[in-house]
Amino acid sequence: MAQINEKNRLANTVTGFLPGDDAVVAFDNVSLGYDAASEADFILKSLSFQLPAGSFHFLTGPSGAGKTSLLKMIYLAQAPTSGRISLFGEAVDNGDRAQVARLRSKLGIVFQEFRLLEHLNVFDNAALPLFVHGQNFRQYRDDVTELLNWVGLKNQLQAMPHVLSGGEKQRLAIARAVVTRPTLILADEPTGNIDYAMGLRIMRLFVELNRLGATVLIATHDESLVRASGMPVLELKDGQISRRDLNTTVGGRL
Ligand SMILES: Nc1ncnc2c1ncn2[C@@H]1O[C@H](COP(=O)(O)OP(=O)(O)OP(=O)(O)O)[C@@H](O)[C@H]1O
Repeated sequence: MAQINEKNRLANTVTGFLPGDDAVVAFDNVSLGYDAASEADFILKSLSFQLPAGSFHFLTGPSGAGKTSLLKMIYLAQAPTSGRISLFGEAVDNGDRAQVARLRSKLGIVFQEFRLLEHLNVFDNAALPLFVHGQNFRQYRDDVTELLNWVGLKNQLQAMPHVLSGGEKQRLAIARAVVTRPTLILADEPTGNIDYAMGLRIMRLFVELNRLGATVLIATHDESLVRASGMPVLELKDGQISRRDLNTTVGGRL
């Protein structure tokens, strides 16, 4: 089995993931198996890769390939079965609650299932992370309003989540995830409920945040948006990760 691990590790290395000091995310020989699965049945097998600071990647792969599982490990909701993960240059210990909380405060996460607070209106849902960070209404009013305008929710600032459509909820979840200008943005199918034009607009928001310095990783099935962006792709398949570079793809750039 050690030989298999070494083979996977080399395969990942040759796909272009070279170690660097500026890695925001670094996986070193990371495997994940649920429910005491035997090593052959692991979802993710001996992954070694890095996301350099300021990079932008899509994460693709067939349904069940492990995209959400990989994101969960990065946002520290799931410990790997073996291997080591570093975030912002720090080796992660999932049992260290203080470290987990500190590292998570640098992340902006768009969850597949939105996780909005039903008793707060649109504005307050989006502003919540800033409120929790101790900012007051005067400080964040304009920023939050502008962001909600960008995601097309400026006429629904007072609306409660239960009256929003699926796409509107998703856009609100995106606004809330990026409102603190996080260092690392992770998004799980952020355009799954959104039409193509709004999807492009949302992708432009991620690209703009990336230009401002955020490292971005977006799991998606939406090949047309991936192609339109021209950004590099990490593909999960059969427990392995590989890189697809779309820089030469014909098509629009966001
Ligand atoms: N908590 C869990 N316990 C057991 N198995 C799980 C758990 N979470 C995910 N799985 C399994 O792990 C595999 C990968 O799931 P995951 O959700 O990471 O894939 P995905 O690539 O995000 O899929 P999709 O594109 O359909 O969202 C699936 O077979 C899933 O059933």
